[in-house]
Amino acid sequence: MFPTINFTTTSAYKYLADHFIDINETNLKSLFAEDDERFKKFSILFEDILVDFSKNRINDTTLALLIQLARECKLDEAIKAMFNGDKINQTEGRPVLHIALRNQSNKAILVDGKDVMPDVNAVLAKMQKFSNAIIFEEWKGYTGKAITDIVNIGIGGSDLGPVMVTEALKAYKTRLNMHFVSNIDGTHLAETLKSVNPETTLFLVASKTFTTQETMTNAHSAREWFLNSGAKTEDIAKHFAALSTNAKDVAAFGIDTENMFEFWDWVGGRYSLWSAIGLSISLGIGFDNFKQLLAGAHASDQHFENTSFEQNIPVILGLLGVWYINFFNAETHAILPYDQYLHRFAAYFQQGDMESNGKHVDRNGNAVDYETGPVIWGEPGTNGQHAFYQLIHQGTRLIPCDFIAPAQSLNPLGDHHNILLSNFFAQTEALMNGKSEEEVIKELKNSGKSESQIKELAPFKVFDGNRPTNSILLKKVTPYSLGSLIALYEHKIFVQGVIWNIFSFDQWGVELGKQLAQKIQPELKDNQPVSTHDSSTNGLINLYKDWR
Ligand SMILES: O=P(O)(O)OC[C@H]1O[C@@](O)(CO)[C@@H](O)[C@@H]1O
Repeated sequence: MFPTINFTTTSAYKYLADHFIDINETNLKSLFAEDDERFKKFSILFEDILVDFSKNRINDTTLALLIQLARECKLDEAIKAMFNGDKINQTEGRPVLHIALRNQSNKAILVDGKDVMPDVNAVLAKMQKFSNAIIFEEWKGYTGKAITDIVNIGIGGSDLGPVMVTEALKAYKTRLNMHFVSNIDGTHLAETLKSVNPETTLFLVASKTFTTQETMTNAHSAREWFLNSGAKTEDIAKHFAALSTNAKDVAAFGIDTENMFEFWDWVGGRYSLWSAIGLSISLGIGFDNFKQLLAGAHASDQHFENTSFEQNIPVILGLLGVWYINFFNAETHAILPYDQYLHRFAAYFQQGDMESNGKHVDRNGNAVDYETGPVIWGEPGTNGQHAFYQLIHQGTRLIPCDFIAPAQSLNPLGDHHNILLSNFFAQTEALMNGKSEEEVIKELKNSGKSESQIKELAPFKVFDGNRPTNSILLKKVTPYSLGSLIALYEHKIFVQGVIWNIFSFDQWGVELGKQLAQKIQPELKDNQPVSTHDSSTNGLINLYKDWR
């Protein structure tokens, strides 16, 4: 098993704590002024993705110490353990092998002595055959019509990845209309069913466990809608498929297991878009593009597994996050894609990052005495500039930001892309340089303000700058480059989990709320007042009963 080192006891940590005092007194503007080579030194070009981490509050010493920290935490051993299929998801006794789902090398990956690649490839072949049959109209619904609409019913990792990817790659879409239902709120399914025809709709019930209450409730309601529309039970096979690890419950639901696309317990829900859960992606963008997505991710896997830490993007991004979270006390991390198609990218990594590293117990079962996973948030640029950039620029909190943009637009329209990218470049420059009081006063003078007006206004217009950002420039958003980008972020999360000595691949924290909901649900069946909870919960439930 990989090591369980408390990073705060390492020598690197102690050096970093001392070094932090120096760095905290310098500013980015002077760090750039001192070193013409800074951009060249602190950026990495990986295929058609450039990661510029020069606008971070680091110097050569910082980077060296952070890499020493990774070494002292035996990150190399942890990476090997994952790629070897060791059961690093220790509390669930499972390997973590989303890398196998996109293992284009086909090199054997053993789980309990068995190579998983034949099964992975068999499911991919089945996904290809099924996708092509639907897309090219060979597959007919129960009235003989081709399928026009796909409704993916799933939640969490069975929804967020397919949604994010099909939105990000909408420029590559097939003729099929894609719909995603996740919330148990009846509105989500009801609004979707208004827009589809039962004769030409295929439902994908996406659930690793096939027990998630939201998904199973939505699936049963969709089945009921389908049968009430005039279809017969035997027609279900033409309009429902299942993406799951649980064949028994799939069969019990009434889905033909021939229409079941299997995946395995060594695929975490938030890492499952590469698996059968990606069938909606394959239908939405075509199987060949889905394969390109896998290929891009595989390239990042090879980069992560084989590149020295100094040039290893997930390692550098992960360590920079540790630097801000554990030394600058940053509590959140913003992901700001300057690409409207990537509008669900931050939301996807809310689960990816926060469900992986939102942990307070280390791998020895002891409560940690340091911060772990950050709050992940973000919206596309330039919209965020008109919503929350005030806080990022002039708030009291340090918010490390990842700015992401494509050099080529998928919708070239007049000067739009240059305007978008000018903002992408300007925002990180502004966050770094700020605007001094001297500059503000000069500007106010030039605008004709009086001395008293200048004295009054100046404090509000100063930008202290020195606010760190990463800039990630893609040549173009393609299935391949998106796959690479997602995988780089997945591995960044892995790096941080190792440094923080936490298990990143279980999610016990999602269980309690569900359990309590199961207890409350029966109490809502009648109008009898409840008194079994605290006064707030009793009060809320009883008012709900009065009002409904
Ligand atoms: O795919 P499924 O088994 O329906 O789980 C859905 C989601 O529910 C969880 O909250 C786990 O319960 C996420 O980890 C998971 O992605």
